[in-house]
Amino acid sequence: MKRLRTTAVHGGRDDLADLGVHALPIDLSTTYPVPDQAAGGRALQDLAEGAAHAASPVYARLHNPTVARFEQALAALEGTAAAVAFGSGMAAVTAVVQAACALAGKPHVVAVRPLYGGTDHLLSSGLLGVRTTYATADRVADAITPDTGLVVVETPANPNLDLLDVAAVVERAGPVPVVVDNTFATPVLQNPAALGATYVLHSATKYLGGHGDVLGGVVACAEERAAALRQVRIVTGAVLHPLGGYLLHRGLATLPLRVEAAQRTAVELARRLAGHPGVGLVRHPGLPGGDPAGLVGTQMSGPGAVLALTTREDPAAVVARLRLITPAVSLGSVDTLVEHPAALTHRLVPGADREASGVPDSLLRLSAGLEDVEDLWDDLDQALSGGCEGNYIKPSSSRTGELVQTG
Ligand code: MET
Repeated sequence: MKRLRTTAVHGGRDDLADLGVHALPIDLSTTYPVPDQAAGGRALQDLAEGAAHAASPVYARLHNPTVARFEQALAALEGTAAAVAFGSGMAAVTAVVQAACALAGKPHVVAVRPLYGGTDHLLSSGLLGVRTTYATADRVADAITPDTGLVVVETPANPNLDLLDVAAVVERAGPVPVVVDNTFATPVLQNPAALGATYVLHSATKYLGGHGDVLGGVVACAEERAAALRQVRIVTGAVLHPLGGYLLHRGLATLPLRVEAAQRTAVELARRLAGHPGVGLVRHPGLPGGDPAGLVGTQMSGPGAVLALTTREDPAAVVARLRLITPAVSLGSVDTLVEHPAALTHRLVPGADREASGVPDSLLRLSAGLEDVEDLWDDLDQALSGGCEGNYIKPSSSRTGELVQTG
């Protein structure tokens, strides 16, 4: 078992030297010549029953070697036997619910808010034929019924950075499988499977890809669970495109470096924001009070690179004044992204439910990128200071040496 940074670079590449190639091969085939019809049929049967691979991939909806390489690498990072990739994070959530609830004949879900708004909406909508009970993390056991197929949690939570104790939730869930959305932490900071989670889910679009140019989802789990997820993926066609598999696999190599650098920036921005007169409260697990249960340093190796804040002024007005930071949903990209959850990512969650789960309408979410922290601070400071530059000497060419007062 190699260390994290080594696994990030070498995972899923064991056979490249034998193939005589250095970069990851991309297989764009939609169909594959079968040796003969009977052998092709056996391969199709194996894959349809959930096998990780077969004598022939048969058809790209059943299996793709480029995507399988990414899955192998991600599983190694999460410490699971297998992983199954999907065309988006929401496709991954859907497949987990279908496998744990529909396939198992248990149509009840227990979920802890807040969750990413899309997940919340999917679970609340009834679209997948499940009914959902929302519970606080300490009341999960009370919410479980004989037909509960799945417990859904996310830590750190999107968008307010609430943390929950995964091992404690797993214990309260008893025999019911628990899915942990690990998108914010990434395998660099947290391995929920080691804490007993059945499924570890990522919107791969975020940190795993890391450059804002690939949409995907992935679930790390035991082989038996992966087989059911593959069955669902084949039947529903929720596949990841091989070019996406390639980009996500390439992204893994720099994942530890990107997460560590962005995290350092988030820690510094959170500290400065907490003292800014234009800011109400700041949520980040690295701040005093941001981790009441003491999970950073135990469950998580670091506080992560996403933070949230409330502003004294209309949050939309503050965002509109930003010049460097990108006003966009998503997170985990090389550039710093900011968005207003009540307007965007969590728009489909009823306002009262958002408020009750610690997501006020005034909250902004910020995902630290890889820019120089001083440039990010300059941008935030001027936006939070009503468009006037803050109380600092801004060392730009147009304002060299000029002390600009807060408006
Ligand atoms: C369309 S909302 C964007 C999705 C993404 N999961 C986010 O939290 O930013």
